[in-house]
Amino acid sequence: MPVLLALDAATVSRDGRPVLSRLNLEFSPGTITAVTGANGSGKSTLLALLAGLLPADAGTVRRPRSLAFVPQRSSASETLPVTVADVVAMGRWEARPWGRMHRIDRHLVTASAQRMGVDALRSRPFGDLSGGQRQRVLIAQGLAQRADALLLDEPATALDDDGERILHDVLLEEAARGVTVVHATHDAVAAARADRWLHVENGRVMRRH
Ligand SMILES: Nc1ncnc2c1ncn2[C@@H]1O[C@H](COP(=O)(O)OP(=O)(O)OP(=O)(O)O)[C@@H](O)[C@H]1O
Repeated sequence: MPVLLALDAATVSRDGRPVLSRLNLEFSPGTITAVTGANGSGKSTLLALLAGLLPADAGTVRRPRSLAFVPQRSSASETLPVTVADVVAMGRWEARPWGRMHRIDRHLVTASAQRMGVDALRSRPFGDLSGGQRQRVLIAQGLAQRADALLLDEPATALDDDGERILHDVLLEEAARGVTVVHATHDAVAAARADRWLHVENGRVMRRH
């Protein structure tokens, strides 16, 4: 399998302090990697580094042509007057930087919202939703991107049992399509089910399986 997402001796800092040092990691297409670790250990930092939201102080990051990042929460969408449909449709912006959505884009937006069980909420203001509903919408936005890599920062945190089941199936479906999936989680059961389980501790990333 070709490796499209990888870190080569990558170091990343926050507020001038290194959080993760000299990481060498490869993420293969069609696989699911789970990342665990205590609060503040550096899971979000690792995902932000992979997604290109934080620069590497040293080393390099290799990324596929397209990458979707699902944040823990989106404060911008919470304060802007946008509907659920708008937020999911933002997932198509990178593919359509000059505007008009085509039929395929509208299909992907609807299909992603349906997959996450939020299609009935499409006209509601995003800021009015519950935490779990928002999380489902942000995951739908990530799915709508149809990117080569899907990175999710603790996507299950606010989900109910039904949402967790959907998420589990969705990650399997995406990996089966050849997507490189990486998700941070506090759920050891979910981590154990992944193809690979990485654990972040004391600035290092260890492989659990
Ligand atoms: N915006 C920020 N500015 C400065 N330092 C930060 C910022 N975000 C995180 N940090 C620091 O980076 C380190 C790693 O934090 P990170 O958010 O990556 O941890 P995490 O494993 O994702 O934690 P959690 O389980 O609580 O989400 C911590 O020491 C934290 O204080």
